[in-house]
Amino acid sequence: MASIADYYAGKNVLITGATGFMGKVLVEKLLRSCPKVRTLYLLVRPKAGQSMQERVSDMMKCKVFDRVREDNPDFHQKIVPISSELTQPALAISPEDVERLTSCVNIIFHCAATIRFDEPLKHALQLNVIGTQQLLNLAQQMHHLQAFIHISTAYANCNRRHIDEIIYPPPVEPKKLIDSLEWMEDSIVRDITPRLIGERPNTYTYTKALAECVVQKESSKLNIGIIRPSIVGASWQEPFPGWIDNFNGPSGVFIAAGKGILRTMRANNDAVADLIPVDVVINLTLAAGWYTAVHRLTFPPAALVYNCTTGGINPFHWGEIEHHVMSSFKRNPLEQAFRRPNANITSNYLMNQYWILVSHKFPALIYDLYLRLSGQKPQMMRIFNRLHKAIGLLEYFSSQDWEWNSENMNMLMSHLSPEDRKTFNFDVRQLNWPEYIDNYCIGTKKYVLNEDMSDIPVARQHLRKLRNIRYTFNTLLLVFIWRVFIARSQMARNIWYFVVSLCFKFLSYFRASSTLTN
Ligand SMILES: CCCCCCCCCCCCCCCCCC(=O)SCCNC(=O)CCNC(=O)[C@H](O)C(C)(C)COP(=O)(O)OP(=O)(O)OC[C@H]1O[C@@H](n2cnc3c(N)ncnc32)[C@H](O)[C@@H]1OP(=O)(O)O
Ligand SMILES: NC(=O)C1=CN([C@@H]2O[C@H](COP(=O)(O)OP(=O)(O)OC[C@H]3O[C@@H](n4cnc5c(N)ncnc54)[C@H](OP(=O)(O)O)[C@@H]3O)[C@@H](O)[C@H]2O)C=CC1
Repeated sequence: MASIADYYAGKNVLITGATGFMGKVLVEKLLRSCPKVRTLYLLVRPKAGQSMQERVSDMMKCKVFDRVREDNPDFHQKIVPISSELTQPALAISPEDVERLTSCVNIIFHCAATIRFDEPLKHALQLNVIGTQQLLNLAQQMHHLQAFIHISTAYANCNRRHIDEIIYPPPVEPKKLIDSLEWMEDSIVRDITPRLIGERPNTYTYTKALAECVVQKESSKLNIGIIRPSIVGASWQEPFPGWIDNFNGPSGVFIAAGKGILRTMRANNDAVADLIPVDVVINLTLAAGWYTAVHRLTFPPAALVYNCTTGGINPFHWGEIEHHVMSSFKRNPLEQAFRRPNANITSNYLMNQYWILVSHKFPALIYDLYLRLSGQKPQMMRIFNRLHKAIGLLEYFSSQDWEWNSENMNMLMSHLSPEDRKTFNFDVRQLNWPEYIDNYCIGTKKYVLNEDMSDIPVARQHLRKLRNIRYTFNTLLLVFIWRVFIARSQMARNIWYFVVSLCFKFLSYFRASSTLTN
């Protein structure tokens, strides 16, 4: 049987979401580990005043392509951008491009989605569900299509505690929902959204569940694989350890904690932190593409679902994450930290609110006062408000446990040759969590914040300065509070004299006993 790289040789691949976090790693891995792949067609939209060609050229300059660039400086010749807006009718692809794609594409990887947790339902539905349906319609016109791989999320069914590798009945028939929302005003949709999404925490997980259902409906006509990654984090090994380019999910939390801004967050210390490195997800995705195309053996045909998670295989917990993140940022501090990194997680709501007040709001107020007095614009309170909004949306995922069955991941691994298992490694049993988290934190510093590693001694010096400021501040505060008490209360004075006399007694006792022993 052909190896994975042999299978992709000479194939034309269509990718949506290639400019995103996972899309870039997918494009890079295909070019590097399947160098004989013929063409990668990337569906890209123009954005922020840039044409799609400009966006793709910029993307190819990205550091993540350094290794591919070394191996093959002309790798861009294999990339063909196609202008497409997934929320538009027929994906806004020109008739010439449709002709081209339908005549030659062999595999589709559908990564594009809105992953925002606060996306209005109509827009999330438009992109995640209707966009997927339109792509499936296009796929059906393709004469040589061998596999359609849809990237979903392990949290599509987060209303359940145990999640099997099956597609669960949708919360509502997608077509009915699309038809009814079409005529509704945005304000009405906003009002009924909580009722519609029910036990799910946001429109993202809700629309991803509906998208799976839309995909399943086409499984009698297409070879379909569905990948459900859990919380996708920085890369483990490839193209280099710790690569990450965004603030999504835990990355933003790690950075905020490393900068000393985030001090408290609601999370369960003992709950499994189901992080999965991005290169593991991409290796599994490429292997699933190969398997879906080569082994279409199920009858009746059904989409094969792969829960791509770590919790059941190599569990690690939020409490351990907290410990390793803090330790990593103390060894390799971020530049210009606001305070020394010292974040704690708690599952207690009241305790969290107390720490928010004491460790977030109070220092922010003092700092903003300082900025105001020195003629600058106050900004810390604004930053904290945004941070609270972001972590408020994430807490649902860090406060509870899920159990995913990942038999199909094991089954797929058993079908790989020893060579493919190395090249497309998704065996998370080998993942060393402390080392991974250390690289992850360094990755946020190098690739998200673009900080120089050679500046670490200066950053450490800055942390020492912050520690000294804290000691001085705490001492002054203590003295001040005590002075106020002593001045006002006879009882405080009595306690004070008692403690001081006790100290003297101890001192004189130790001095006497040390004189005797000498
Ligand atoms: C140390 C101990 C810690 C231990 C405990 C750690 C616990 C971590 C828990 C993580 C759980 C993650 C669960 C994810 C599960 C689902 C996975 C998926 O399927 S799907 C994948 C998961 N999907 C997601 O994760 C999407 C979640 N994100 C969102 O939905 C939105 O970004 C938003 C609503 C949070 C903010 O909206 P909005 O106010 O409109 O703001 P914009 O978006 O326009 O960004 C504004 C600025 O803020 C920046 N920034 C962004 N996020 C964060 C952050 N978290 N933080 C900080 N900063 C953040 C952003 O870069 C930007 O900077 P700039 O360009 O202005 O300089
Ligand atoms: N990141 C994570 O933790 C997880 C992600 N997933 C899934 O993985 C997939 C990829 O996620 P990730 O890479 O993190 O997401 P990103 O937000 O980084 O990337 C999303 C991609 O979708 C594209 N896109 C968005 N809207 C449109 C549109 N209207 N038309 C065309 N393209 C569009 C974006 O293009 P543009 O650059 O133009 O905005 C971008 O390329 C998603 O399906 C997500 O649900 C699943 C589990 C976890």
